[in-house]
Amino acid sequence: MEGEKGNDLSKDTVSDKRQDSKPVILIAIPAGRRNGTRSCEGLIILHVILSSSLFCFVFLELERILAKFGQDAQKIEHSVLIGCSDQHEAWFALDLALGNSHSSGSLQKSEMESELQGAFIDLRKALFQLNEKDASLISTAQALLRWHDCHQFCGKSGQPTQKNVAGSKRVCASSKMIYYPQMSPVVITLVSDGTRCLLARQSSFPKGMYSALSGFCDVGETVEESVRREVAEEVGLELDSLQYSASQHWSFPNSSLMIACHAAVRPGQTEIQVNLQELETAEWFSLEEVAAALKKKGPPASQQDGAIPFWLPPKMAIAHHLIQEWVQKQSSSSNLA
Ligand SMILES: NC(=O)C1=CN([C@@H]2O[C@H](COP(=O)(O)OP(=O)(O)OC[C@H]3O[C@@H](n4cnc5c(N)ncnc54)[C@H](OP(=O)(O)O)[C@@H]3O)[C@@H](O)[C@H]2O)C=CC1
Ligand SMILES: [Mg+2]
Repeated sequence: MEGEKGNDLSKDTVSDKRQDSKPVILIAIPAGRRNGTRSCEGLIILHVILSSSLFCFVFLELERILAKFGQDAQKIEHSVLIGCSDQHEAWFALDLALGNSHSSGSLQKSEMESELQGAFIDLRKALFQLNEKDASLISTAQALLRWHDCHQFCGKSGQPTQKNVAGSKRVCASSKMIYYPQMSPVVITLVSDGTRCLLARQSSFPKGMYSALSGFCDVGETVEESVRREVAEEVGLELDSLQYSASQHWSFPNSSLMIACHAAVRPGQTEIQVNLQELETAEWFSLEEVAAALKKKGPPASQQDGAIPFWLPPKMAIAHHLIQEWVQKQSSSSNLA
């Protein structure tokens, strides 16, 4: 359960142990002015349950928790705006800077877990269990909080930068430079030869999982140029046509804007040359194989010989959306034939 730095909320969220069947994610969020008698202008802690009900602890509750762990309520000023509720309450996220050891300035993970009767779980795993709205909220929170953490100083003057209240930018008083949160554009492409689609594995993927081809856009490139270059670089194919499908914010390992496309190669020009520096393997898969894999939920159990059958990224990933779209298109055109 160690985060990358071992002491922040960028990787972990809290899952509730109180009801085994209903894991709960915890992030720390400040609310804007609330209607009614329980008005608060500071932080709330938001519990997101898998059934997508929200439970909020108001400002005083978070202040009490921070105080209990020897933290100043001033910490609340580090929170960032991540969205608002249907009732127009502003939602902010706060990095609790959790630590495992007794170091000053960090809250203790295990003590926090017992105080809140929850347990920290890996954010990537949590995202795949949540509904789309809650997953997007947490993904935004993590990306923004990490961006602020990595932009504490001005690249020009070397002086500290200051966050604005919402957390939408940081400013250097010395150089007057303004820094805005950034995303890297990434193209993800499902290549088809008309009857099959091309899926690949990076060595870092979980065992047996295949996905569409992906890659960061280079400075100066259009999306179309990036797609053609990435496909040529990774599998040596020249594309005949391509079509935009959808996009997604992806917070791993850093904030990316995933731009998903379908692409086609000319019939007969299907021989692939896998770039082994980028990919472990790439293969053409038939409609039947892909449709069967889409029906499986999560990684399949390993076979008797220890091999793991081929499986696809989970629903939350835009790769899943692309593959599903391709299966639907292929199925409807084969029904028409
Ligand atoms: N949501 C989804 O369904 C999917 C999301 N993804 C995401 O897409 C992203 C890109 O995919 P991937 O195929 O690995 O990309 P690439 O094929 O571009 O390969 C990654 C390499 O590109 C270089 N690179 C260039 N620009 C950047 C940048 N801005 N940030 C980081 N590395 C950069 C790095 O090389 P060097 O180390 O030499 O500097 C890095 O190792 C990943 O973050 C991945 O998580 C991928 C597939 C599915
Ligand atoms: Mg790639």
